[in-house]
Amino acid sequence: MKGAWRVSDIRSAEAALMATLPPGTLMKRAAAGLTKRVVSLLTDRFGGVYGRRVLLLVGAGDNGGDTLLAGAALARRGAAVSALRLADRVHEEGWALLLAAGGRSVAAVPRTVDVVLDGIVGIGAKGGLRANAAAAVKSVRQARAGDRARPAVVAVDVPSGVSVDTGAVEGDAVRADVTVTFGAYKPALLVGPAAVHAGIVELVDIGLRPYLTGTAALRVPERVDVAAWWPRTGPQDDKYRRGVVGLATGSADYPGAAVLGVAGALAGPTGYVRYAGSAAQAIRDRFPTVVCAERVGDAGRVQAWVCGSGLGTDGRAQAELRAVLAAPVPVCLDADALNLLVDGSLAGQLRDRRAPTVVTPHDREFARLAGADPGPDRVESALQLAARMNAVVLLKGDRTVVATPGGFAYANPTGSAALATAGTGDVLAGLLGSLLAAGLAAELAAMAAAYVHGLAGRRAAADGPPNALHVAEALRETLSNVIIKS
Ligand SMILES: NC(=O)C1=CN([C@@H]2O[C@H](COP(=O)(O)OP(=O)(O)OC[C@H]3O[C@@H](n4cnc5c(N)ncnc54)[C@H](OP(=O)(O)O)[C@@H]3O)[C@@H](O)[C@H]2O)[C@@H](O)CC1
Ligand SMILES: Nc1ncnc2c1ncn2[C@@H]1O[C@H](COP(=O)(O)OP(=O)(O)O)[C@@H](O)[C@H]1O
Repeated sequence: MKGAWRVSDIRSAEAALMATLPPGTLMKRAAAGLTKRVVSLLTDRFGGVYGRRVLLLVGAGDNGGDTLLAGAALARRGAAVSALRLADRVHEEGWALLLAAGGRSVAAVPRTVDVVLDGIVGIGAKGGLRANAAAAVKSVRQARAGDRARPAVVAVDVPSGVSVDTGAVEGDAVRADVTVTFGAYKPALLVGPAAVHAGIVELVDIGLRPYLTGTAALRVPERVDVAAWWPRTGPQDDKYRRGVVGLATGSADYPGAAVLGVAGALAGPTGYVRYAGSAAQAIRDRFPTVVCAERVGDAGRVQAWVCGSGLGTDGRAQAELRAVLAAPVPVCLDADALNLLVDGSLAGQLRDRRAPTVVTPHDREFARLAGADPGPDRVESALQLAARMNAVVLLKGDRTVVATPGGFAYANPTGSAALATAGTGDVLAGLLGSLLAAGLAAELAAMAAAYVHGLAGRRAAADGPPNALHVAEALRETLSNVIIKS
């Protein structure tokens, strides 16, 4: 699992590590990692470094220093390196090294440039890009490389212009193809709109990890984590032991939401799926293995409930939600179940629950529940709502965030815009419910479901624009690749 750390934690770790090393060591390590990545990029795209045009965008701080040191190393390998100073003062030693290696100072972005190194600002950034930096970034977008395509942009540590601790992007910011980051991931590389600006993120180990003593601000699971969490079937299992998931979803008006949720649940690890609601006939027709009832109270025992998608908000829906909340098992609340929570009449019942609750709002549902939009700091907003509701919050989006009442946050790296189509949230809720019923801890169930759902969206999109049923159908193959073959 990747952990992302706040700037203050990185600064403390850096100070502790630097105290053990000769001055300048960390910058040399950072620059060496950066140089290596730029060399491989130039070699892959142009066949080598010699004669390639490299532009350095150089700001006032150590981020500019890293960039100048890497530029000097590239110049020594025969690259034509030019540097555009965007501050009155720049890292003096780095500047001298660059000039000594044959690099030159330029007053504007050249028209032809193969690779741009963004060393305007790193973790010391305050606010958005300043006017001269923003103008340079704009000119870079108009430049062309030797092969007439766009120059490659490599961000040094973080793309300049993003908010490092939150992932917000308020104004103009560098759009990188690759970000070479030092010592630790930063939240902006993994969450929020900034993550898109970062492109492919590569971490250079500079020896910082043992000195990072606080809690990671954010964790990002990898495939091996999800594979390890996923409940497996053993020889002692039967259909009940694998867990029974119940869905109280859909209605006469919205039977489709029930169908999609059940399709998601059937792809999960449980051995048995029950359905309770007025879309029972639609479920029986489509899924002969699902056992149906009209009401939650008549459905029989389950190890987790999913409630809300397409349920409606009438008296019957409210009674069903109350029955679900009263069950001493984990529940996943989505869509109309969230709308039913907004007036606060169920707040007490929700807070008093002993078994875990997961809520899965998109931004508009979040705004109704929390009283305000998630805003630029999606992780902090999700954490606050999780604490207030005593529930795991899965805040949907391009990088879905999962936050726990205990203050842990995760971001899902597999999101795909292909999922921005009606009903995919219902599929997600069903899958998540199945993981809860199989006994996975609520936050891991939420993360694992989002991870696999994102991959299924990508898989489904490979055959053409998918709808939610395609995403549900893609879950099985995705699980076979990710979970079973791992
Ligand atoms: N931490 C580590 O472990 C390691 C860190 N390393 C590297 O150091 C970097 C951090 O360096 P840093 O502290 O010097 O800050 P940095 O990001 O260069 O910017 C500060 C300068 O920028 C300016 N400035 C501020 N805001 C601005 C804006 N919006 N737009 C434009 N300019 C703005 C501000 O100038 P002023 O406001 O004074 O004009 C200030 O002088 C880090 O990201 C990594 O690359 C590695 O070498 C080794 C290990
Ligand atoms: N632009 C996007 N990029 C990636 N994922 C997205 C995007 N837009 C929506 N999604 C995902 O699609 C799903 C939509 O869920 P939701 O809004 O509840 O849909 P519905 O209620 O129609 O089922 C969520 O998993 C969300 O994270």
